[in-house]
Amino acid sequence: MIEVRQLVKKFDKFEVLKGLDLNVRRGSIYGLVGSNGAGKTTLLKLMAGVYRPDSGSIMVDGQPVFENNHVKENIIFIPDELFYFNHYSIRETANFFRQVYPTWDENRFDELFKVFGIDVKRRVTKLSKGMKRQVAFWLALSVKPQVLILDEPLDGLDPMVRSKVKKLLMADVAEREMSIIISSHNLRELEDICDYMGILHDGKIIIESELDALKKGISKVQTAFPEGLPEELSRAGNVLYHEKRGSVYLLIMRGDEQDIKAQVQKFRPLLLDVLPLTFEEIFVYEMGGIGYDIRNIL
Ligand SMILES: Nc1ncnc2c1ncn2[C@@H]1O[C@H](COP(=O)(O)OP(=O)(O)OP(=O)(O)O)[C@@H](O)[C@H]1O
Repeated sequence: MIEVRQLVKKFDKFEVLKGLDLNVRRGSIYGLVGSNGAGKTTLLKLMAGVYRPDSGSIMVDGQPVFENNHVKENIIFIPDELFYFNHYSIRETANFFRQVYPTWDENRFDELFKVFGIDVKRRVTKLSKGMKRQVAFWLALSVKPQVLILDEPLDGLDPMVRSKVKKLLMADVAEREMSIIISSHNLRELEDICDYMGILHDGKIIIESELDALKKGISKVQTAFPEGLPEELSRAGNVLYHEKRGSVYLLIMRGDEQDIKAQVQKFRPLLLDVLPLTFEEIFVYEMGGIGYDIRNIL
């Protein structure tokens, strides 16, 4: 549904995005991760039509986003730094949204009051950081957009509100097939709600995968042998990383869990545990593969 092809974005001569490709399916939640300064906010602003691409394309249902009001009416972007008109109450801000977005649903806005419960007469700029963020979700979900773009969205929300917002997002994805692209440094949180993940590094998406597939394809193996790690095993093509911890070896191996077990069993281990990696570990490992030091983290 959203197709990004060969996207290039420069600030002066500094090329932030260097021919990036990305796909977000209808009715899915895509988690975008990457280190500080990798270009996530830049990418999200391009996808929201805020920036013009230097080259390449961003298509939503086959239509380009930039300067295309028809497409942009169906996209809501919640940036990391929220903007509200200075003197507007929540009600007045909602009225503004109603004028701008044809899909605005007044009943939904009223229903969501039960969830957020903030007096609509209050001035938005006078609210706390977390409350401003709640208003952003309240307004966004009342538009019923096809695409919701979220930059570090849950920062500043208390745990109860976080959980409510996540449920609302997932309900809209399931019921209306809304697509969400969400950037965050909180990998644990992304793991809970996303079904696709992309890692942005050096101006490109270096890994894009369904989260389940990503997790199934890689495991952490704890094993021990009477005479040390057999060389044949340590050199196997699917052993991505190994280290010794006391008398136990830790291996990161690609492949199906059963195949990994069979492969290690051949060397008659004294101990063999095959454990799934958390998304955080996968991320750290994959980043390790491109130059980040993982030894202290796994
Ligand atoms: N308007 C701008 N003008 C010049 N350079 C910019 C601009 N916006 C971003 N950059 C640069 O582009 C690079 C990517 O920035 P961006 O904010 O997209 O990264 P990010 O992945 O969102 O980072 P973080 O995780 O720290 O929020 C950075 O080097 C930043 O300094």
